[in-house]
Amino acid sequence: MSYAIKEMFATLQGEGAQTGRASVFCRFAGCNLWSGREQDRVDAACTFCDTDFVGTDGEGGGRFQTAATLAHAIERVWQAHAGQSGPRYVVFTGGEPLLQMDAALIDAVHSYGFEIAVETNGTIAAPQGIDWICVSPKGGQALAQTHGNELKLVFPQATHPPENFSGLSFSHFWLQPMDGPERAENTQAAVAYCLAHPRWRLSLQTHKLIGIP
Ligand SMILES: C[S@@+](CC[C@H](N)C(=O)[O-])C[C@H]1O[C@@H](n2cnc3c(N)ncnc32)[C@H](O)[C@@H]1O
Ligand SMILES: Nc1nc2[nH]cc(C(=O)O)c2c(=O)[nH]1
Ligand code: SF4
Ligand SMILES: [Mg+2]
Repeated sequence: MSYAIKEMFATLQGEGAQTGRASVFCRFAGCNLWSGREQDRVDAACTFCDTDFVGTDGEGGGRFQTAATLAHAIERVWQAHAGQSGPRYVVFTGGEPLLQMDAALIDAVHSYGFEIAVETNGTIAAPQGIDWICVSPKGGQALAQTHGNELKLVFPQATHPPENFSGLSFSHFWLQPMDGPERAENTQAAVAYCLAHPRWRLSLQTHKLIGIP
């Protein structure tokens, strides 16, 4: 199968337990919870998305016909920044990466020595072989992926209180303040929740704070 990629770039992971880690970000086009068009946002299952994932026209984007060609492109982005240095790390995000990720891609990227992370809304079960799974539940949607490395809940979401997730099988539980016009209030509310519920920790979108992609 072919893969539709919005953009691909090197940066530091800005969120969650891998914050600060050198990464290639590979952003898939398309999502199952929003079309990506502003006029559809109010009626979407996920209404607060901070990302443009429509089309394949971003930096390093395109349509890749095979897993091998996409893996090679990821390898070239890594090489351009880190050369032969490791550990190599790629974050598949989107859009919703689990609409397109498959065994062929996972194998091809592993063959270049990458650890593979995914950022997913959790509505589609992950294929075998992903090394770091971050699930971020959205807008009352049921979870198909109920275990992983970290659960990162954008906060607050009326339909999705943290209590609904704290019993699931994850190693880290994060509250990430919802960005938008109420980011400051949402951050204070997340701080208060974490203070009262120590299983949860605060995840700031550090890349936005320092102005990197
Ligand atoms: C753009 S999403 C793409 C991956 C996947 N579709 C998902 O929702 O997890 C990447 C990360 O950004 C988070 N995110 C999206 N919009 C946000 C916002 N307005 N404020 C804070 N985090 C946000 C998501 O929850 C997710 O953890
Ligand atoms: N630096 C950086 N870290 C991120 N962590 C998750 C992101 C995403 O959009 O999936 C993201 C992103 O867009 N940039
Ligand atoms: S599920 Fe993820 S990519 Fe899709 S609209 Fe929501 S935040 Fe954006
Ligand atoms: Mg982002």
